[in-house]
Amino acid sequence: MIDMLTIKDVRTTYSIMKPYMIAHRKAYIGLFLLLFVDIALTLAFSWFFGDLTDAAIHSQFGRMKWLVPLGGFLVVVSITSTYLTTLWETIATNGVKRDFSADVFKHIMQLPGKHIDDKHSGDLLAHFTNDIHNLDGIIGSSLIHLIKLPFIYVAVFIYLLQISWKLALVCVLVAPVAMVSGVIFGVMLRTNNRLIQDLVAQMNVLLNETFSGLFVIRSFLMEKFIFAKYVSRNQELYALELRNAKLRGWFYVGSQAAASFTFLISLCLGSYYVSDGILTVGALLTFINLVNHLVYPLTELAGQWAGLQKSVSAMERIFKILDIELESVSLPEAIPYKPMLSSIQFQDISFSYEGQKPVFDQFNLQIPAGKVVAIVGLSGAGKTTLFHLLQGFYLPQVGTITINGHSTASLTVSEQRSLFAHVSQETVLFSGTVRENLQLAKPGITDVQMIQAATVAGIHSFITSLPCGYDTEIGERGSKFSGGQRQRMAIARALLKDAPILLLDEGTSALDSETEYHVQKSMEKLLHNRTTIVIAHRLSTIQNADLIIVMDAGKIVQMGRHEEIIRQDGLYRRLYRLQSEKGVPSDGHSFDTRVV
Ligand SMILES: Nc1ncnc2c1ncn2[C@@H]1O[C@H](COP(=O)(O)OP(=O)(O)OP(=O)(O)O)[C@@H](O)[C@H]1O
Repeated sequence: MIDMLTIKDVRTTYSIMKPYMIAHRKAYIGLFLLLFVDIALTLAFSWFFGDLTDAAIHSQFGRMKWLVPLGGFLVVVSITSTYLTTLWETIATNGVKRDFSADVFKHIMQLPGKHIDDKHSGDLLAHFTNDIHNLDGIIGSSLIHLIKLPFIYVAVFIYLLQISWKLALVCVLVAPVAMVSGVIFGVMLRTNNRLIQDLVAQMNVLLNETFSGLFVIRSFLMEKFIFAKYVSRNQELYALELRNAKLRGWFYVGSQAAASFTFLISLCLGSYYVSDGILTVGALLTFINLVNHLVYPLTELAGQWAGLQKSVSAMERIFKILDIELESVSLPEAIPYKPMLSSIQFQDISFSYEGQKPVFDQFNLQIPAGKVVAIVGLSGAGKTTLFHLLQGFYLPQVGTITINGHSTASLTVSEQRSLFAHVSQETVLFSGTVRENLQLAKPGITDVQMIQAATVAGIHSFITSLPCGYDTEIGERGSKFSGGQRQRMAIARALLKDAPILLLDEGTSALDSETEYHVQKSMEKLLHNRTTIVIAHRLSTIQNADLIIVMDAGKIVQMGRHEEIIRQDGLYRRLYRLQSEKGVPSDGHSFDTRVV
């Protein structure tokens, strides 16, 4: 049962890897041909030893004269073959790995949002640091050996039959024992390897989380707990590796025993045949030289099979990802839009995250073109989810989102995402320079545009105060910047994207009141010719918005301008009063964003 499954898995694996291997067919064909050269060399060398010995014993100098250069020729062929095998194996294996890992990477970039939620970044990382390296077993040396071993077995057996059929048949008796033990150990090794791969992936998750959250760990004094967790996983890995080594150890002991037993039989029986004149000394030498090839292909076959199984189980983990349907056919790219005013409509939207209770049920909302619309509401009301749906990170189960009368379902991912510039709750910057981070907003951004956006976002003077200005490295995820500086970088990046719709999710929450005021003032003129949707917790910042939408548990409970809804006895007034009492500024620095 287990083996049937294995063969099916191997077949699936090869059907997926086939196009990659075909792309490197020249190297594979070369390796396949060299395989026969290798078999021929094995037989030729054994024959050479035997024949040279017999020629020496019988003082046949004439024969020795042409045997010696022939030996030299065999050595040259052997060296060339070894060199080419190494070279072509590297070309084939690394070529396939390069292409396959690029495709896996591309696939992950295009996974739909709901599948990204299930995957841990450490787990995804393990596919590249661990799983793909295990490919060797199915595309490299294991594959070549698996093909070679049956050929060499048959070739050697036929050759040995010709030397002494009795001796060859006696030696072949060991075959069933070697094969059965090989298969049993192969299955045991596969199970163990699966456990090792899963554990390595879990350890990657732990390491990833630890190193990205070192300060939180320190603040909560979690060092001992995390360390103990790591030590325990490490110990588990050690135990599994040890079990693996023992299995392999027993497996090699078995193969060694079978090989020594066969060697002894052929030596003892062969010596008897020599003394009886049935075999020459040279023929016995040739036989003894070759007899190991009757044992090792059988045990090795199982060993290579185990290597292949290790690769197959690593690939199974990757295939689970490759099986997921993608949200776009190719990698999305920015499409430049001419300045335009875009209206947005949510029509009868029902949406829930995978396996969660609905966030929206029959939700309707009309956002007029060119206005500043603010969304407020309690935590978990669904504000950020609206942004996710707008950008197509998640698709509604029911209903339509239309932008300027076009359903988003009719837009490509590139078209849809190019419509929006988004400043999210959590600012993500990438390692690299300030310039690189800003320029990734859109291809072809000039220095002048970059400085203009940074000035509007209130970060230009800080950037110029850095040691290398715009060429300063910002550290991993922008770790050398403060929260407010990171947010201003995100605002500058969004402005540089120059999209028709600006989405600000708590876009200025990390700024102090004064900076927030200046940033908002500078942004006012940029908001012309754009539709802006702001999610804000600080109600002071949205008093001048054209429309305020108040949401509660996925429903719109109030809608209108500040002056209108503050008069109503509702959630907005409650929130507003609460913030005023708490001392959150409710007047003064307001977001004057009306389009005039
Ligand atoms: N990726 C996700 N998977 C599952 N559930 C989610 C996911 N993101 C949000 N939710 C749930 O959906 C609901 C709406 O979340 P959302 O982030 O849209 O709220 P919000 O109004 O933006 O809240 P906040 O003001 O706290 O940011 C919440 O109950 C939340 O737990």
